This record gives sequence, C-alpha cells and structure tokens, in this order.
Amino acid sequence: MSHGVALDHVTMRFGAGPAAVDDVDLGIEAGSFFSILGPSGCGKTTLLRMIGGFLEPSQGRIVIGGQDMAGKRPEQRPTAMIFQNLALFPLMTVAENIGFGLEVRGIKAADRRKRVARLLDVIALPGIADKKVTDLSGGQRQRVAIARALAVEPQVLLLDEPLSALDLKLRQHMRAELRSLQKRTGVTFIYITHDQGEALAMSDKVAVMSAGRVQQVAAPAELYDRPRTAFVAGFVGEANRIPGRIMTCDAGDATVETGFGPLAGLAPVPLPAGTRASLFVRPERMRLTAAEGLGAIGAIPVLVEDLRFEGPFLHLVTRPIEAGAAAGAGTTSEIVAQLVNDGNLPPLARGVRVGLAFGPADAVVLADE
Ligand SMILES: Nc1ncnc2c1ncn2[C@@H]1O[C@H](COP(=O)(O)OP(=O)(O)OP(=O)(O)O)[C@@H](O)[C@H]1O
Repeated sequence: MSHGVALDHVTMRFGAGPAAVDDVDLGIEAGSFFSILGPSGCGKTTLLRMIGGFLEPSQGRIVIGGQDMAGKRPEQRPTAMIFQNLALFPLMTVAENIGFGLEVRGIKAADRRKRVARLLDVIALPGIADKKVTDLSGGQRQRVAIARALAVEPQVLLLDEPLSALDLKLRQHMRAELRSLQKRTGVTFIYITHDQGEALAMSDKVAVMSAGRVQQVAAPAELYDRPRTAFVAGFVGEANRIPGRIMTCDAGDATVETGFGPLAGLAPVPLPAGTRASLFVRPERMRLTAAEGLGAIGAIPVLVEDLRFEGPFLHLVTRPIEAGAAAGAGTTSEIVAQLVNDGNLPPLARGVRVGLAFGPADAVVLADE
C-alpha cells in the first residue's frame, strides 16, 4: 500500500489539560477518499490543521508523499485546504477566485485562463467563469471552492466539514459529487465530519476519533458491521446495547449472560470470563416474534412505545417488559427495531406487546468502557 499521508505518533497539546490529539498513527493511501469522523471537540480540526501545516504537532511526524513535513509552512506543502466557510472572495468573479492561487504563483494570464476552464469542466460548471460568486447557489460555491483548491494541483485536499452550511437535500447531492470528483481527479481527499452518514457514503476508509484518539480505521462496511469499540458501535449508525458479562469464551465461540438470558454461539472475543461486556445489535437485525419464550434470548417481550412509518420500513421504539438487568451490569431500557415493510407485518400500535428476537450472528460483543 502506498502511503500518501503517514502520521506517526502525532500529538498536539494546547495547554496543561488532556492532549487535543493524542498519539495518532494513521496511514492514508494516495488517491483515496479518507474521512475522519468524530463528535465535536474530538480533535478532528486540529489533526487536519497539522496535516496542512497551520499547526506544528507537539510530538510526532507527518510524512506526505514520502517527505517529512516538519517545519514546512502550508504553502510549502503538497496540500490545499477547504474551510467550513469556503472563504471565497465575494468581489471577484468565479474565474478570478479559481485563478487566485495561480496568480500568486506567477502563472501567466493565458495559462491561468486555460487551467480555470479545465477546472470548470472538472466541477461540471462550464460557462460560469465571469459570474460573481455572490450570484451562485450554495452548491455551486462549494464546487468553486474545490476548483480553487485544486488549481494549485495539490496531492492532498483537506476538507473541513465543507457541506455543513448546505441544506439536507443539497448536502446529499454534494456527497455523490465530491466522491465522483475525488475519483476523477485522483487527488487524496482527507475529509472531516461529525456526520456518520456522510462518512459512510463517501469514503474508502474512515478513522473514528474520540477524545483525541483514533478508535478504529476501517472501510465503511467493516466499521458498521464489525465495530471494535463500544464508542464506534454507538457513534456509527444506531445500535441497541444489551449489557451483560462474558460467561465463557474459547477458540470456537463465546457465551454472554444478559438480563434476558444467555446467548451462546457468539464470535469469540479476546476477553476473559467475568468481563463486563455488552451485545450491540443493529435495529435492522431485530426480528418480530410472538411475545413469549425467553430462553437464550429467543424473544425479548417488549411493549411498543412509539412507531414511525417510513415507507419501506417501520421504525419501532419499544420498552422491555422486564428491564433485563444482568447481574450488576446494568439494564436495557429501550430496544429499537427497524422492520422491513414486506406486506407481512402484523398490525402494530402503541402499547401492543410483541417479542423482539436476534441470534448470535446479529450481535457484536464489546467490552464496556
Ligand atoms: N488554538 C487552540 N487553543 C486551545 N485549545 C484548542 C485550540 N484549538 C482546539 N483546541 C481544543 O482542542 C480540542 C479539539 O478541538 P478541535 O477543534 O480539533 O475538535 P473538532 O473535533 O474539530 O471539533 P468541532 O467539530 O467542534 O470543530 C478541543 O477541546 C478544543 O477546545
């Protein structure tokens, strides 16, 4: 794997408190779409600013295209950054905005014009060169900001939540646009967001951050299906958490005791018997059954508290009839299910008693944090 960008034990401290970015190791493949996902304040922007050269790490090394970036200013790096507010020049035309960085680098007017025209094709907005940026829609401005960043031919484009100011519809459209733009140009995109849907939809790989640390780096499907920490399971997509304890774990499988009974046949986990651990089950893995027969989590009897019809799906919010307290490990107060509207759903309403079931293949076991 060729590493376009390598972070080696990168740490950033602003003061005496905990590090804003804490000992981060990352390898970002050249030509890939890489997202850094995490809640507000987890250190995403700080990490991106260090890659772009706007901040020097307190410790660690950043290597881009094989070159150590220590001491290099932003304009000396093969990177370009797009900020949340885009920072386009309002009094300039689209062409002047896109050509700005080229002018600064002393590229002649005729060559600038050619390059700007090519970039307008790349962003699929030919013919707007002479418009003022203030006359453009939000999505068009977004694309102009990208063209301006690409004009200086960076190896790596750094994007700091660039879609956050757009309305939902446009944001969803721009996801596909950005993804296809990245593939067309072959430039490495490092994209930061707190929106897991955005990260899953666009990225080749996603790094999930929490409190300055990287929790997991994986392709979107792996992140969703095989989260490695309870934080990732809860932050990426929705997940029901059923607390319990590891009863046995050998090479073949694991058994977890929960307040609703034991569940055997789980994929083995490197945790000793007695460890507090939870089962994480996605809402779409819950099946509707008759409200009886507990046993090995055959069916958890629940009361329907709320339901939302979404066309292809029915979203159920339920409360277990018994809280399902696992000895000392906590209770389950709510179970959410997303049922496929396949024409066979029984009539459901608030207050109806049903059973929700899942099997060992539907659950991921993770140690409590
Ligand atoms: N220049 C600074 N001086 C002091 N503390 C800072 C500075 N920049 C960031 N921090 C702190 O570092 C931590 C990480 O901030 P950062 O902006 O990187 O998080 P983030 O994940 O990008 O959050 P958001 O999505 O809200 O922008 C926060 O606790 C923040 O207060």
